[in-house]
Amino acid sequence: MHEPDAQTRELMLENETLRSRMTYLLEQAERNHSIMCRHQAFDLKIVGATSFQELVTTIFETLPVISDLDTVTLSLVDPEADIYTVMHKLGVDYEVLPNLLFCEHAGELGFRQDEGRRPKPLLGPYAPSRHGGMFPHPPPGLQSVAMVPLLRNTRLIGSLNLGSADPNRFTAALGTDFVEHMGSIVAICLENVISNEMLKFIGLTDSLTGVYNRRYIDRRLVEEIARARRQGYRISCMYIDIDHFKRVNDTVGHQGGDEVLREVAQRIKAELRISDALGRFGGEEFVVLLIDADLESASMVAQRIRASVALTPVGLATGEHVPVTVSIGVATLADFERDHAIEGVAQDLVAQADGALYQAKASGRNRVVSVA
Ligand SMILES: Nc1nc2c(ncn2[C@@H]2O[C@H](COP(=O)(O)OP(=O)(O)OP(=O)(O)O)[C@@H](O)[C@H]2O)c(=O)[nH]1
Repeated sequence: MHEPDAQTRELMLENETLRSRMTYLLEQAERNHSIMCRHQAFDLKIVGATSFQELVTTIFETLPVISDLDTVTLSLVDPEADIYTVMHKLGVDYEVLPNLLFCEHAGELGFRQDEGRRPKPLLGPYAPSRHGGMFPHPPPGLQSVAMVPLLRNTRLIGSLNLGSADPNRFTAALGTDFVEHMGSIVAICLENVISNEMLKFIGLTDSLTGVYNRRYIDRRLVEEIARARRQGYRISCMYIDIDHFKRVNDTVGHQGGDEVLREVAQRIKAELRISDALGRFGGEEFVVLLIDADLESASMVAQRIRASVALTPVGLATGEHVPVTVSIGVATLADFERDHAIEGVAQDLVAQADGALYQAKASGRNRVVSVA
C-alpha cells in the first residue's frame, strides 16, 4: 500500500470535516425536533386545560421543564380585581401559585405601547430593580429574562415572564418569533379559560345581591357533606327569611325592596367566615352553609346576624329608612353514615333548618331557633 498523495489527503480531510459537520447538523435537527415535539405537547396540554387552575399550574410546572428555564411567572392585567375574586370564589388556591401575579394597569408591565404597534417581548439581563415586580421569588443565580406580552387582538392582557440562570439565554439580539408564538397560544388559552370560568361563576350567583344562588349552594352542600364525612368536621345550615317583606315592598316599592335585599345580604355576609357560603334561595330567603361549625357556634353566628339586621334601619337611595328584621332557623349535620345517599342527607339538613325557621316565624319573628 502506498501513501495517499497530497490531493487525496486533502479530500479525505474535507470528507472528515463534512462528516462531522453533518453529524453535528443531524444532532441539532434531532434536538430541535425533540424541542418542537415537547412544545407541541405543551400547546396541546394548555389548549385542553378546562379550568384556570389547571391552565396556570401547567404553565408553571411544564414550561420550565420543556424549555429548560429556571423560573416562569405570569402577570395578569386585572383592573377591578374581577379575575382574582372570581377565581378565588371558584376555589383557586393562590397559596400554591406564588408566581401568579395581578396588576391593575397594563402600563405596569413595562412594554412599549406605541400607537398602532404591537408590543414586543423584552429580553435581556436580569436586573432586580427593574424586574423585581415580575419575579417576586427569583431563583438563585437568575441571569437573563424574557417578558413576553400576552395579547388578545391589540389588548394587552398580561405578560409571560421567563427566567434563566444562563446569561446568554435571553439577549436583546435574540429573535423573538418563538416566544411570541408561545405567548399568543398562552394568551388565547388564558382568555378562553377566564371567560368560561366567569360564565360558570355568573351561572352560580344571584345577580341582584351578588351572593351565590340556589344551584351553587345545593352543589356545594353535597361536596361539603362528602368532605365532612371524610374529615369528620361539623357543618351547619341556616335558613334566613326577612320578616314581613311583603310589607316592605308595599311601603317602599319593589326598587326599595331590592335595596333592602342587597343590604341584608351584605349584613349577613359580614358576620360569616370566608369558608362559609351564602346563597339567595329566591325571594327574601337566604341559606348559609357554615363549615366546621357545630350547632352552638352556628346559633351564635345566627344571633349576630339577627342583631346586625335589626340594629339599624336600612337606608335607601330615596333617603327613607326601613326597619328590617329576620327570622333564622339553624340545623347541624348529624348524619355521618357513609351509606346514606349524600343528596338525601343534604336535602334533610336544609329541610331541618327550614323547619326551625318556620318555628321562629310562628313564635314571633326576629328570632333564632336551632334544632338539634
Ligand atoms: N323587591 C323584591 N321583592 C321580592 C323579590 N322576590 C320576592 N319578593 C317579594 O317578597 C315577598 C315575600 O312575601 P311573603 O312570602 O308573603 O312573606 P313575608 O311578607 O316576608 O312574611 P313572613 O315571611 O311571614 O314574615 C313578596 O311580596 C314578593 O313579591 C325580589 O327579588 N325583589
